[in-house]
Amino acid sequence: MTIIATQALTKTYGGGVTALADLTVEVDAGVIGLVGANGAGKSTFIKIMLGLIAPSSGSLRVFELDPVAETDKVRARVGYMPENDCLPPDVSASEFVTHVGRLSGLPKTAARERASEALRHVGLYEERYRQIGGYSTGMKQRVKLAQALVHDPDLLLLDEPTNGLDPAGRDAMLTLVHRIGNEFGISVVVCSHLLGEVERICDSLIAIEGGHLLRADRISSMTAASDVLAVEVSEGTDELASALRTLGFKVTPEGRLLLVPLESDVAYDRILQAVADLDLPLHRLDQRRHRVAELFTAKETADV
Ligand SMILES: Nc1ncnc2c1ncn2[C@@H]1O[C@H](COP(=O)(O)OP(=O)(O)OP(=O)(O)O)[C@@H](O)[C@H]1O
Repeated sequence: MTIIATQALTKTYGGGVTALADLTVEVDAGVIGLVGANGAGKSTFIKIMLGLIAPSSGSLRVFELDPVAETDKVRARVGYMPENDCLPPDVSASEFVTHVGRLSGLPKTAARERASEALRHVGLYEERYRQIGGYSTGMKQRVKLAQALVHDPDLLLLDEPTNGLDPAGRDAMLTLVHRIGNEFGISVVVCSHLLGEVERICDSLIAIEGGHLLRADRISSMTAASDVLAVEVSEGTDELASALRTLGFKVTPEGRLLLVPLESDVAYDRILQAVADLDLPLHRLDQRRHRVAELFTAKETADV
């Protein structure tokens, strides 16, 4: 089921910065990573989905709704966890999340119950009556997640949810996001400049670079088998490389591996035969998988 669809979506800010350029994409339900380096246009995309800013041209629909014309309907179905710290320090998590529930239109008792439930889901149930000002960064991030969940949305938009967290905190947050997406059946868009993080927990990725769409696809398709064979023999690597070159293969050594492009249907059998002819102990022979990082240019990969 398509939950987000854009058509030539473009956003130009005053001053002439084009944050999103002609972006056309359809996104299915699931846990979706929105990745790109700092300044790629991720937050702009999220703000348009929430109806906080309007596109300069093109269109965007969330659950077939227009966030500009049908803002309330969109916000009723979407939860938002902003990137920056935005929590009042002098109220408890319970009070704050209840308040957000009330803002979403929940009656008093229901808001209190839903707040407790959301705080339990994020692992803050025991601590919910403490003032937020005394919380660690990881706990504050989880309060932001709980307030996004309180009105029982169908879609969560998380802007850099692991920001400011140490490695253990990052792991815990990613596990939580993955669990929310998979156990609660809520779709999640996780916005991050850290490709490795989102790759771990997402079903699909939208990769953007300088406001342009690089690719939107399921992770499994992005990491499909490539047409390069990795061959490893326990000994005689150089001997095998020259034998394969004599047979006309382009061989690239990489550590203990030889990488050989599979340019024809018979290439695989010929490589195997070459190993057998030299009587070398074959350790590994498998087709390389594409890596998601290949999407980005060398400069961009250094940033993500
Ligand atoms: N209100 C604004 N006015 C002018 N330019 C803006 C505004 N907001 C964002 N930009 C610019 O638009 C581009 C995209 O910004 P955006 O915040 O969407 O990127 P991002 O991928 O979310 O980056 P980050 O991870 O740093 O938040 C950047 O060049 C940014 O400087």
